[in-house]
Amino acid sequence: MHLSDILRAPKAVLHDHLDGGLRPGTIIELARDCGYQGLPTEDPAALAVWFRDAADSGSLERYLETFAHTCAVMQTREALERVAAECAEDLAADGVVYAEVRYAPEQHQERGLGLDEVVDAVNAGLREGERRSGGRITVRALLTGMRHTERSLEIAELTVAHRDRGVAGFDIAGGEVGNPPARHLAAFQHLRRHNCHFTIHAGEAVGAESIHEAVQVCGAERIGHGVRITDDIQVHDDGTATLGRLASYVRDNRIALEVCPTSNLQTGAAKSYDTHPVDLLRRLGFRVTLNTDNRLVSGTTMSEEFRHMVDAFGYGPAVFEEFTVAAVESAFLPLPERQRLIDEVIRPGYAGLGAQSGQ
Ligand SMILES: O=c1[nH]cnc2c1ncn2[C@H]1C[C@H](O)[C@@H](CO)O1
Ligand SMILES: [Zn+2]
Repeated sequence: MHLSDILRAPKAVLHDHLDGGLRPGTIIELARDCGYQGLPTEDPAALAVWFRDAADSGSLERYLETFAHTCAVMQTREALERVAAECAEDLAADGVVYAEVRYAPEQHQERGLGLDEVVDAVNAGLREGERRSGGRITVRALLTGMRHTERSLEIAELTVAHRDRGVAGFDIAGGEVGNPPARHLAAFQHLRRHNCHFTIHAGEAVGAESIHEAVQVCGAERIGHGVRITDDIQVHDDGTATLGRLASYVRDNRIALEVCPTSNLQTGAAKSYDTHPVDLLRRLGFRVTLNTDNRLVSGTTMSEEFRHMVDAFGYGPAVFEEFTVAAVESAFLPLPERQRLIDEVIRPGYAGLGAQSGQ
C-alpha cells in the first residue's frame, strides 16, 4: 500500500490525548507567552525528538512524566482553544474523519480556570478546528479522570453535565500500577446511572486482572490499550489459540480494544511491531481499533501507525477498512451518526482505494 493511499484512507481514532499531541512550535510559543521556563529546548524539531526519546523509556511512569511540559502551557482559555483547534486540524490533515480526543480537565486549573471553563475552551477549539478543516472531520471530547487523584466522581459529573455539547464520554488514565480502576467505582456508577459512555485504560502496565476489573467490576464499554488480554490467551505451536474466560468475554461481547502500537513499544507493553499482539487479536476476532495515543509524545500519526502495520503484517486497505469500521461502530456517538459515517464516508473512501481486493 502506497504512502499516498495511507494518507488518503479515511481513518477514525478513538484514543488520542489532547495534551499528548501538541505541535512542538505551539508549545514553544505558549511557553513564551505564559513564562514557562521548564522546556528542555526552544527548537521545535529538537523538542519533538526530545519528547519521543524521553518517552521511549520502557516505563509508563516515565512516559507520563513528559506531560508536565505540555500541561504547563495549557492553562488558559486561549491556549486550550488553540491546542484543540490545531489538534482537529492536524488529525483532519492526516485523513482522520472521526476522532475522540481525551484530556483531564483537572490538569488545566493551575491558573484558576474552572472545570466548566476548561471544557468550554476545548470544545470551542475543537469546533474551530472542524470548521477550518471544511467539515472533513467530526471530533468529540472524552473527559479523563486521573487514576492517582481523588477527583474522578467530579469529572464523571462534569461529563454528564456536558454530554451532547461536544463531550461524548469519560475515561481514566495515569499510572496503572497501584491504581486499580475500582478505586473510581463511584465515578463509574454515576456514569451508568446516567447512561453515559466510558472507556478505561487497562491492560497496559498491568495484566489481565486490570482488564477484568475494568470490564466486570467497573463496566467499561471499551478498553484503552487492553493488549495484555493476551495473558488470558494460550497460543499453541500449530498457531491455534485457546481463549480463557475473560478473553472470550471481551471478544464475544465486541468490547473494543483501543490499540496504540507505538505507545506500547515505548512503555514496554509490547516488544516490537512484528510481535505486537494486534495481529493475533484481529485474527481471533477481537474488535481491534488502531490509535495514536499521543501524537507528539509517541512521535506518531494515524498514517504512521498504518504504515507500521503495513510493514509488520502486510496489511492492505481491506484490513484498514475493517479497523476503521470497528472504531466507528464502537464510537460514543448515536447509532445513526455512526452508520452515516460508515456508509457515506468510510465505505466510499475505501472503495476508492481498491479495498475490495481483499488485501
Ligand atoms: O497510555 C497512557 N496510559 C495512561 N495514561 C496516559 C496514557 N497516555 C496519556 N496518559 C495520561 C497523561 C495525560 O496527562 C492524561 C490525560 O490526557 O492521560
Ligand atoms: Zn492513552
